[in-house]
Amino acid sequence: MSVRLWAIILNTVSRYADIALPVPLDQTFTYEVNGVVPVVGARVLVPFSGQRLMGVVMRVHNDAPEGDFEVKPIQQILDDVAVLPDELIELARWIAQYYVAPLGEVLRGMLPLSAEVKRQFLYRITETGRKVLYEGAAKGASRRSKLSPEEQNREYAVLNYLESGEEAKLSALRSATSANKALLEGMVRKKWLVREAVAEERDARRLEKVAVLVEDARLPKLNANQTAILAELAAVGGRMRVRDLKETLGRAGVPESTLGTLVKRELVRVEEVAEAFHFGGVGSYGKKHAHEHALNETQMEALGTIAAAMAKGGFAPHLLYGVTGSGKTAVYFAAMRRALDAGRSALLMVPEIGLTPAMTGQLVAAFGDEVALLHSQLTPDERAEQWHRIRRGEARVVVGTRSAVFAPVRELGLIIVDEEHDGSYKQEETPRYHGRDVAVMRAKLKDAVVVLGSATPSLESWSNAEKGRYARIEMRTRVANRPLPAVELVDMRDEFRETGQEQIFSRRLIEETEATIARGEQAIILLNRRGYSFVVMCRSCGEKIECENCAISMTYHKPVSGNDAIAQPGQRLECHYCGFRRGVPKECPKCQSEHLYFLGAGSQQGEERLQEIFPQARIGRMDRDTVRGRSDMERMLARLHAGEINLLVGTQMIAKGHDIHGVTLVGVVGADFALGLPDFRAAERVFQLLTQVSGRAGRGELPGKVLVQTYHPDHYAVKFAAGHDYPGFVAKEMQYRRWMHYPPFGVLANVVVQSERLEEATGWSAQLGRWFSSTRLEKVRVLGPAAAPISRLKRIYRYHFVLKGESRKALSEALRAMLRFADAQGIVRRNLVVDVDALHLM
Ligand SMILES: Nc1ncnc2c1ncn2[C@@H]1O[C@H](COP(=O)(O)OP(=O)(O)OP(=O)(O)O)[C@@H](O)[C@H]1O
Ligand SMILES: [Zn+2]
Repeated sequence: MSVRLWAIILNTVSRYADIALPVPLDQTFTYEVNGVVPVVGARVLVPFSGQRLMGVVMRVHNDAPEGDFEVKPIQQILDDVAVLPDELIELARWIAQYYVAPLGEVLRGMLPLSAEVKRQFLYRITETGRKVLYEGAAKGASRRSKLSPEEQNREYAVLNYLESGEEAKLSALRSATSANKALLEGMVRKKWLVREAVAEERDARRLEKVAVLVEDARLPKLNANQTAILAELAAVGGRMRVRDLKETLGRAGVPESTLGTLVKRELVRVEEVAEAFHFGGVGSYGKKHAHEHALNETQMEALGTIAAAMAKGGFAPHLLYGVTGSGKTAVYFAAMRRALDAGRSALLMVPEIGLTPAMTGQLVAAFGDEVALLHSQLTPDERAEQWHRIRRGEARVVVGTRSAVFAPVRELGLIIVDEEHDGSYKQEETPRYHGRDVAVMRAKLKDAVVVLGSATPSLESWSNAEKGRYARIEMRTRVANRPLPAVELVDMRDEFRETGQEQIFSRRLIEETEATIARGEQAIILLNRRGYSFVVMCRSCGEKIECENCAISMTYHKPVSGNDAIAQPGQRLECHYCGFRRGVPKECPKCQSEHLYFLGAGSQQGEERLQEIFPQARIGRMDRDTVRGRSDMERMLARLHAGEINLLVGTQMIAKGHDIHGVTLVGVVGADFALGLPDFRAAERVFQLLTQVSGRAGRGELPGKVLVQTYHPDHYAVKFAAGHDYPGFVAKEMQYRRWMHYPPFGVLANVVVQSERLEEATGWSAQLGRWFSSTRLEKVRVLGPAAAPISRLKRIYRYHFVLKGESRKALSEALRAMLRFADAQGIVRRNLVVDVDALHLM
């Protein structure tokens, strides 16, 4: 008998399937097979506490579940082949284990296919509902009801419509009875109706419209709106998604119909492209692309090491430590090309695609339609489409942010993690995985080569290299013998003594900026807080105005005058954690004094001051208020590359991998503020930020200079950054970590106990605290409970524990034991956040 037939027979006898569901419970759930046996790795729909959920089949078997409960049948099988390859299921199991996360929640993050399953609500009448209908018909509208007679009539219309007992869709009810969702939900609460959520599969493929500037078109007379569109398109290299373009136009007040006019006049054409795939314009600006340079000796050596590992085969992790401007990108591209030539695929991970559009442009130029992009700005449809292209093997170069590590790449040969130190690789919700570490694990499961690249490697990766777990590749010089910029520290305590004034910008920085602009060069200034002032304080009682939902100072945003291309709301206080906004009070909410004052300069204030000091400068600002998406970023970078902006102020966004050759001066304002935060990674973060932002200077023909304004000129993070001395910094920082048993010495987890009710948060954390102190945990030290540094966030009170383990195994076991105890005590799992390898203890 053939193997296949056997498989069919064996399958037909399987009566049960274990399904991983996206719920915060550390287990799979057993369902009865309903006719066809699903394959492991397929998606199914199953009933789960009144809803239909999509889950992934983990096992099919014949072991009747123990215990006294009804095993429900699977409702629908969505795939007849495994939607996730074995390799990814194995990776999911590892993540669930390592990060102490529910498997179903891990799998949900791996499957970007929600677009294919549309949720629908179905309503059905209940017995109670029928009774109400008949009684109501006899008595008429009730005066005791809180609802108006019209609303009551609408309710009867709904009951009437559903009387036959058949289910009806929300949309059908809405058009038949003009009931809205709120009314129907009210009826569900009264138990007149039941609601069921169902999922329907649909086709994810979709075309997207892209506006393309028609080249060589003769320009007739244009009105201002038409010119605005053409300028917008030209600024981003001639192509833009119609969707993005419309959004930008909307903000600038240009009517959408103008685009139609331009199409009619054959100045713009609209193309349909199969997916989010129309870059290519950005990134060149007359410079050579990374892949067009002949590699220099250092780059060749780095490539040689990676290529040799690929040729040899097998798992081979590398740390590529290359200073800013050493030409790492060209090495990545060359290595990816080698992988393709060997018939394998390559995955390139980047922190945030929107922030480095140049990278995407260069990739498309180098690899054409072999590239697939995965990032957070894709719509669900686009993401699903990219996912399928990768799965079918049509796209062998995959570029994406954190979750791209789950791309169903075939024949994976190489993974590159660019800026491996970047905090955005850590997911700050369940499953709280670190994309870089998962990348290493994925390479291991697949016998692939992985390269972690950075000018400021994380201490974890550096330590792995020191221990010989990762091979280290170094690129210690910039390309073309360009020097690293000279860094000068400006002691702001002296500045205050000498000038008697608290100023945002020191005299040195003003002087150098002026000279830079006068020479026709460009300057960028980092002011790492957005908004105008980040503290509003009362002079009489000392109270700071805090967010209503969070224990966080509110930031003052000034209204924007003039017709800024990006319309901004008016004067307000805003919480940067939960987004809560309020007007600016006239008096202190606590003591009613009128003497409120505004402290701490953000980027908005920085820009205003620079405008006063340098009225002639062409100033641009880059922060979350002015750059919301990729197209904003592209436009801003295009203006920088073209020299249209010669003075840029912004938050850490300006420090991210940009390669703008005209920038010769970098100023840093207030970045050492973060040294005072209660976080063991504070020094590392400040060092990284200073080094990365300094690295933006002097990347072209002319050498660069950096001025760092600081109140901590003697702090080692500041001093080593000024000396471009990464090894020196690491040596010192490692000492501190060793003393304090912080990573990379031992392993760490942060456990947050949270609740909207203060007494629950305190009660539960006390309960867990008692359990920790009465339980002998091997090789794990527990700190806490303590109020979390941010003690209230989005209306939720937060207490926390920090667990430091001598080994991974000891830490995992302690966490699991704690969760079992919490479960037995009735502490709901959602109220406990377990963050393994936490980046923040805030
Ligand atoms: N062999 C080469 N000769 C000359 N220029 C080169 C060479 N290789 C790369 N470049 C150019 O050097 C510049 C810096 O390269 P790249 O952006 O890759 O640096 P990087 O190492 O990624 O730096 P960072 O860490 O700051 O992002 C780019 O403009 C790139 O085009
Ligand atoms: Zn808030």
